[in-house]
Amino acid sequence: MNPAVDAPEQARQAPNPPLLDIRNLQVRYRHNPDAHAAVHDVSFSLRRGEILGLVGESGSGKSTVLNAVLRLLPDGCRLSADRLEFEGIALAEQNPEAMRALRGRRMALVPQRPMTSLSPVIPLGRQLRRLAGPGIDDARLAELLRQVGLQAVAERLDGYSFQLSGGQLQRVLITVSALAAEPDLLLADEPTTTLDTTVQAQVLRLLLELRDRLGLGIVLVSHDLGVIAQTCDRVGVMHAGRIVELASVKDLFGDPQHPYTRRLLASVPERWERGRPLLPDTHRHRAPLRLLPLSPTGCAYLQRCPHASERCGVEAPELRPLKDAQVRCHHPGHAEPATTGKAEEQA
Ligand SMILES: Nc1ncnc2c1ncn2[C@@H]1O[C@H](COP(=O)(O)OP(=O)(O)OP(=O)(O)O)[C@@H](O)[C@H]1O
Repeated sequence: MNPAVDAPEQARQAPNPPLLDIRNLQVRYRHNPDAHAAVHDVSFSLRRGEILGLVGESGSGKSTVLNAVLRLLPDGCRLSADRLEFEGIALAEQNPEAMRALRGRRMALVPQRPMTSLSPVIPLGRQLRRLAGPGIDDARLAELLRQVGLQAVAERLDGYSFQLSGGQLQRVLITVSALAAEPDLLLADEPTTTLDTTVQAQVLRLLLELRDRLGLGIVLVSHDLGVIAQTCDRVGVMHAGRIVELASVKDLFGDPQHPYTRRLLASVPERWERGRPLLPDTHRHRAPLRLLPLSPTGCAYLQRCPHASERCGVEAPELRPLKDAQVRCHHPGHAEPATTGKAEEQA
């Protein structure tokens, strides 16, 4: 059976599948197979026209999820999933040729560092034509760039990438990936990290405009809760390779349920009050938690959690529905500990 031939057939057989459907995704890097999986039991789906944010601290597995979808994980990496489907196409079953055909055409990646994505010695137009695919010449490229307000770049396609600012280059890459190739799914990995706030806003506006115009589904990875709040419909909060909370932007920011989500929100500088610790639960609650039985089968957030119980030490919580969200916690919805917290009272 040739998966490259069978992919469209699989898609036809699945009636109105979500654009992206992921169930129980696990990824383990080769260099350390006995350690915790880099991604563990990640499940979410994405509809057309929807923007899903993935947020979490460095190393929580956000980029690994995107690379698993694109099948761009390094050799020897172990990937398994109960389901890893793009429009009903089982991605894990596609051969490299079929994946190459999907990437860049139907699924596009917006890179974190636009400057390193293009060569500084090859004219911009030539590189963008290659990225955009067959049938796109300089005139069409210039037209697309003008459509999103990048007139100056449209007139300089014979120039070089280093002649553009980081923000211009990121908008050029997003425009060419989305408008020229017309993918169905855009995976954006920290697309605004290297940009200042004004330029960041331009890039986010462009993403929203393209979503509205083309009905793209977008997965947006970001450390920045402000970016997530301005752009996304739903958010998955990642910790230690797991999604610990999956909720609408409104619910997540208005009524966070997982202690880690609460900690993330509390660490946003705008919410920081003078005299209040930036990460309230990291140090304050360490002393009583040492009394808990530690077990590799327990909750991955145990050591840092102000609400951890004996159960959390022995039984890993599953992602379960709670109100309109899904939460991976035995004790969801606890209020943020007061400045004189449990740790101090018990110490
Ligand atoms: N190529 C690799 N080989 C081995 N381990 C890796 C590799 N890439 C990532 N990891 C490990 O996998 C885990 C998840 O990394 P990942 O880059 O997905 O996290 P992230 O949330 O995207 O982090 P960041 O926000 O810093 O990009 C980390 O422990 C990381 O060290």
